[in-house]
Amino acid sequence: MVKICCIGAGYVGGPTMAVIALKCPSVEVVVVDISVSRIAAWNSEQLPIYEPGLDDVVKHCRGKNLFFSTDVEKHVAEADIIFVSVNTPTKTRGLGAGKAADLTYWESAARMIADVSKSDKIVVEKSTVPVKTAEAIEKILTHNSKGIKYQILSNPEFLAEGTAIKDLLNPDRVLIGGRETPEGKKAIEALASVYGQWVPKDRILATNLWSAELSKLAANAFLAQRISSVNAMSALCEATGADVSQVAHSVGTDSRIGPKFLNASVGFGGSCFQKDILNLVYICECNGLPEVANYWKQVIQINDYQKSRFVNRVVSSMFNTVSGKKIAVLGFAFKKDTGDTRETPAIDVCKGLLGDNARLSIYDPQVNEDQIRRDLTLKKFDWDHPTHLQPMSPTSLNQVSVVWDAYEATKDAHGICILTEWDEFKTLDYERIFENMQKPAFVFDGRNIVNTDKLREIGFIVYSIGKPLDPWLKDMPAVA
Ligand SMILES: NC(=O)c1ccc[n+]([C@@H]2O[C@H](COP(=O)([O-])OP(=O)(O)OC[C@H]3O[C@@H](n4cnc5c(N)ncnc54)[C@H](O)[C@@H]3O)[C@@H](O)[C@H]2O)c1
Ligand SMILES: O=c1ccn([C@@H]2O[C@H](COP(=O)(O)OP(=O)(O)O[C@H]3O[C@H](CO)[C@@H](O)[C@H](O)[C@H]3O)[C@@H](O)[C@H]2O)c(=O)[nH]1
Repeated sequence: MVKICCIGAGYVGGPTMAVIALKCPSVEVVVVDISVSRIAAWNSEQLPIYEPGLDDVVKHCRGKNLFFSTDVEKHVAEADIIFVSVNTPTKTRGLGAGKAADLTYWESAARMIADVSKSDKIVVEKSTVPVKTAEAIEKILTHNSKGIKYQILSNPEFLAEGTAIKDLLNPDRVLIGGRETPEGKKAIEALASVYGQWVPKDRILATNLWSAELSKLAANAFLAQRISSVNAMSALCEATGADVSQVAHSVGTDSRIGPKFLNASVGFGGSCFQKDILNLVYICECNGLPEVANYWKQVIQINDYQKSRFVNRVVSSMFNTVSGKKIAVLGFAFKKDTGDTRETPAIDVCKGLLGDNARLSIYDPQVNEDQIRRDLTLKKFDWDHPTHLQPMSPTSLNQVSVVWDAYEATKDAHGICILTEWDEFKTLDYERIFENMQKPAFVFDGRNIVNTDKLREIGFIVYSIGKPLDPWLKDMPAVA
């Protein structure tokens, strides 16, 4: 029986290994982690992450050919194929701080593999890493090899949160990079035969190691660039009276461009886009390509601009001050159908409003109070470390309350900011909400999900990203 061990039981390791176990009943899959609480949660009824369909897959396989354990060394020693799916945060200090990937967790996993291995291994990079990381790992492993042979493969993950199970069951492609030697090709084949149990052959792409590593960063950069492009257009739409949804639709019907990832928003969030682009920027700089680095940096700059532009709109619309005013924040997750808040635009928007002394009442159907308070007090990039290594006891935020109902959040509020596109926000009883708010009552829709005309009929002053402006807002330019 082939034995797979995955180091890192997070958003990638957990779902990916669960699907491999589901589709390959003859493979034993063990997911290991240094976080005791995470592993306990994977072994409980309440899984540590919310992902549609994940519960069913885990319950189907757990205890049969899928196991979660903190006994990292034992399972690594026993495995034939080891996936490494640990955190690769942005460095916060030293060389490359604020840009480069911090490979501390990666390196410690690699050293541990070298320490405990007694048989030949295929080591698979699942984490998103800088180009040429495989070479560094190879060096660590071979310099400590005790005669054991290692093949390193790059197999980046393209799943998106909220659709992880769907993406894993039916991926656009599975990318496997390896050495172009007979041993390297054999290792690629071994991993391809695992995915081949359910992924059509023509969707399994084999490349060299560096192409696979770079393709992951490139794919995220291209996706994020589309969002920044449409968000840049949204500012111009507001200035000219064009409607960003109409522009995006017209542009996206060109088959060379395509319709996906053209939704204007308050900004992209999530654990990957910003981190991976910063990483790409740093690699370009290290390779003497400042022009290329600056090109990609601009994608992040527009994203930051979009978030601060939104805050400025809120403040300027409300007579240039939100001091002491109650603002309801609907949605905190970085997108719908996930409880994940990593790099969510809600953090920057809330911090911006708190900076202007607003009182916030926050509601998200999947994010709890503790998480929101941590997010609003953690330092930039600190979130991307194993939970038990993050700073404890965040300072209290008196101006923030977290409630479990949109009606409670909006009661007596002066304005509403919609920051996540949860379906339930589309069907709220906005007449009831309007009745219970201070007047004039404002809605700032950062996701373009509400029916602007209907809300205006009710009496709201409505701002929707990239849409023709309410006459009220036209007279109040949002200058930083
Ligand atoms: N989240 C996504 O949607 C996504 C998608 C594609 C790629 N990625 C990449 O995959 C990697 C993992 O991301 P994630 O979202 O799953 O992170 P995560 O923080 O959810 O999970 C990482 C896990 O690794 C564990 N860990 C860290 N060091 C360890 C060690 N030495 N031994 C054992 N366990 C260790 C942590 O405790 C944590 O549970 C990152 O490189 C990320 O960029 C993420
Ligand atoms: O038209 C769009 C599409 C997305 N977003 C926002 O962009 C962010 C990222 O969304 P999405 O890409 O759907 O989620 P992620 O889970 O971050 O997935 C991305 O990042 C992963 C980690 O690398 C990759 O594996 C995926 O392929 C890639 O889509 C979210 O805040 C979305 O709200 C927009 O604002 N407009």
